[in-house]
Amino acid sequence: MHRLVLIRHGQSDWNRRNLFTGWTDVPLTEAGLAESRSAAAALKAAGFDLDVAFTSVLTRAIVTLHTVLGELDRLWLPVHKHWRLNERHYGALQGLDKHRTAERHGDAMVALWRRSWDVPPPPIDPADPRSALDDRRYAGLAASQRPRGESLKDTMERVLPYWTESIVPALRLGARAIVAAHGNSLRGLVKHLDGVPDDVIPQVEIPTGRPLVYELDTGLAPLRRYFLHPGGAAEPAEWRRE
Ligand SMILES: O=C(O)[C@@H](CO)OP(=O)(O)O
Repeated sequence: MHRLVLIRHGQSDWNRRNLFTGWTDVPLTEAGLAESRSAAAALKAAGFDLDVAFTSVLTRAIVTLHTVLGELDRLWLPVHKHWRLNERHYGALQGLDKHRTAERHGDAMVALWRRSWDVPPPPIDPADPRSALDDRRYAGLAASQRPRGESLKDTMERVLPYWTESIVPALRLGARAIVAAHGNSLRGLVKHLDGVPDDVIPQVEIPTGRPLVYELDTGLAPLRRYFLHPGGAAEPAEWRRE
């Protein structure tokens, strides 16, 4: 059996301020740091150990991961960072207030932008500083890899090559892996792992700073999935039509 821990970063400053974030690099709040420490306590209480870690190139995921590894006395583990694990690029919505955007465009439109399978947000001009695309960390990306605004489908399509080429080989070697990433890059991975139907994926929500554990068979098909609570209690994770 293979074991994989997915963790969405703890609360960020823009989660707290209810702003569309995407590729904007924002810090964790004190509450987000506390969530990260609680996630480590949950892993410790449930007797987890880890061999390798993967994260995005966004500070909120990296700091969450380092906090977890620090609490577990595992800061020495190999950590692999890749832009493909980044949050979905939120296009021209980045930096806007979610509530005000809903007042302007309607709740239904905003729900589609936020949770639908294949409706992308309005595109952003790559020259707009809000796009974050001129950041040095993205200098190696080809023009075709620079998103102007991604749907969940687009996000999943760019996460999957990294999953297949980097995370799967580590799991196959028997490594116990943790992936620290984001609400939507993780929703994409969950959709892939569990074959979640397109019309069910809008209901999948991954809370900040709570480990989501997958137990996978030798072919990497999920046997069990559960959220770990502080104290080590497991809550089955179920994705279904409401
Ligand atoms: O703003 C974002 O980048 C994401 C994650 O916080 O928000 P949403 O819940 O709208 O996908």
